[in-house]
Amino acid sequence: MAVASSYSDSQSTRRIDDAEATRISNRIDEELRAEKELLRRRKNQKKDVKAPAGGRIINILAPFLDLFDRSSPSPVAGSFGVNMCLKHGVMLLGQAESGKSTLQKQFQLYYASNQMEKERPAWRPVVYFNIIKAVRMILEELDFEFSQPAQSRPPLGSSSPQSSYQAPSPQTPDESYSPGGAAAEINGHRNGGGASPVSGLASGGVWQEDLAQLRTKLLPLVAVENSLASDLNGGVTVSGGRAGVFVRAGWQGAGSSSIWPGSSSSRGPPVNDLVARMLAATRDEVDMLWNHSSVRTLLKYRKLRLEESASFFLDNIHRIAEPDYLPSTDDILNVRLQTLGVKEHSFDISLSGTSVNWLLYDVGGARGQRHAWVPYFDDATAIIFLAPISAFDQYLEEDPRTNRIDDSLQLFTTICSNKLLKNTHLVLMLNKTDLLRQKLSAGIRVKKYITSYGNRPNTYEEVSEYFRAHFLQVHRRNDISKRALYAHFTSMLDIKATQKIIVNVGEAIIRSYITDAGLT
Ligand SMILES: Nc1nc2c(ncn2[C@@H]2O[C@H](COP(=O)(O)OP(=O)(O)OP(=O)(O)O)[C@@H](O)[C@H]2O)c(=O)[nH]1
Ligand SMILES: [Mg+2]
Repeated sequence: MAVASSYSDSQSTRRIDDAEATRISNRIDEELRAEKELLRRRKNQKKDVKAPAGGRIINILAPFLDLFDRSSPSPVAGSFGVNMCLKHGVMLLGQAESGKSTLQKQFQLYYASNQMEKERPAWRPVVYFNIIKAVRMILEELDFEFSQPAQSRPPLGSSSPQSSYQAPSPQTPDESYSPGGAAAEINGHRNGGGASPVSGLASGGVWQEDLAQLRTKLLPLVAVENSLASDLNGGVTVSGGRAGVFVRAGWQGAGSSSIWPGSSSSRGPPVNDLVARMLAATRDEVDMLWNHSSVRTLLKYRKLRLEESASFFLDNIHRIAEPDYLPSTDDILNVRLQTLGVKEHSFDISLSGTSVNWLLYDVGGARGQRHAWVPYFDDATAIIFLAPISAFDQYLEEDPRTNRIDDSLQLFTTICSNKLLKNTHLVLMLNKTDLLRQKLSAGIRVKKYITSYGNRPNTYEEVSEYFRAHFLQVHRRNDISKRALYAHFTSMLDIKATQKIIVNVGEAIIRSYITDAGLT
């Protein structure tokens, strides 16, 4: 797939990307060899099943005899006379922000909703963190815009900025996209340079009066971002990217009261209460900033690029700033919390009276995180690969020259051709279809970013099918064991639709076992 040359001079970038893909693939092979012995031992431990009583070990496939054929009970199951638990490792793979952790939350919601209930209060500071980060990014962008040398055109006025503002040149529709009022990219790299329709904001370091007042009131809130992140992160701050802080996944696993030792509050550490009070005190200012016409202008012309869920949280600022705020399920699904490393989640699923233990491995998807996946490959019985097909106009945060769809295709190639994964079942989720629809209906043209798309119609049906065909082709050409590929279009924020898919995928994977074992 050819990506547009605005960010990547396609030939040279392609060579760099190919070299990178080969390097990653070689490193994976190397690590595999080195860890083979260790993996074999882990495999024996994990893929076998321990009977709860008696301590004897049986093979994972044996109980499937019993699972789908109640007329002839498994002799193995019968001999134990207890409910057995099958272990089943599912890895969620894909680039950063593809929706892996959101899918994990959907699994949790479906199979362990009580667990999610318990964790609900612990999401509160993360929601705060998402809001404060968005406010900080808005102020930073305004700071940047206002620091530009004053133009001949007057800056936006405070009372009716848009009336005094004229865009200097007609914009193509895709330069003025903003989903749900917010821009759609986390990368934070500013759009190009030179003359822009928002250059009217430039004022040689002088802020508009009303925005300056808002900033003064909001700076104390922004100042607690790092300590909040540090608290969430157990005191560890990992720097990188425009955001400056990342938060380790798994913080919520032990239940909110034990996350922060010494804190008796079920809502988290003391800083959390402080942040809640600060947010309550500044909610009007946050709202005014978010709805300020200058901010809207920056969003419209994509000079300001926030995280995808920022608009959701900022639109809900008054609800979230309530003193007794408890995150809703939608809030939890919308939260952005980058995963570092690999986080294991365990769900017990009952199928025809037999308990199946799904071990879900949720991994960090950024390039610097991918080496950590390797030790888990040998434990995986299925891979769910997530590719956000709305990302055709976005670039990797860790490599701004690489188009995100291109990266997904490369990564999928590596996964399909990886020897250690040759026996795993493969499920592809073409995710973020809701955002894809929004972008296309806002007039963003695929051709501008993916030149090979050419003059095909810019409709959801055509575009989604085009991307699907590319992923299927990658699979056809590279799949090491010619496995079946289950492909789904998904929108991870849609609870009903996603849960249907979760059930279908689970059943399909288990059926495949039966077929593989010649049990049908
Ligand atoms: N609109 C929309 N947003 C989504 C969808 N799936 C995930 N998101 C949002 O995208 C953001 C990133 O999702 P995550 O699940 O954290 O991504 P990830 O793949 O786990 O990312 P890493 O942990 O960095 O590898 C979150 O704010 C989610 O709410 C989707 O289908 N539609
Ligand atoms: Mg994640």
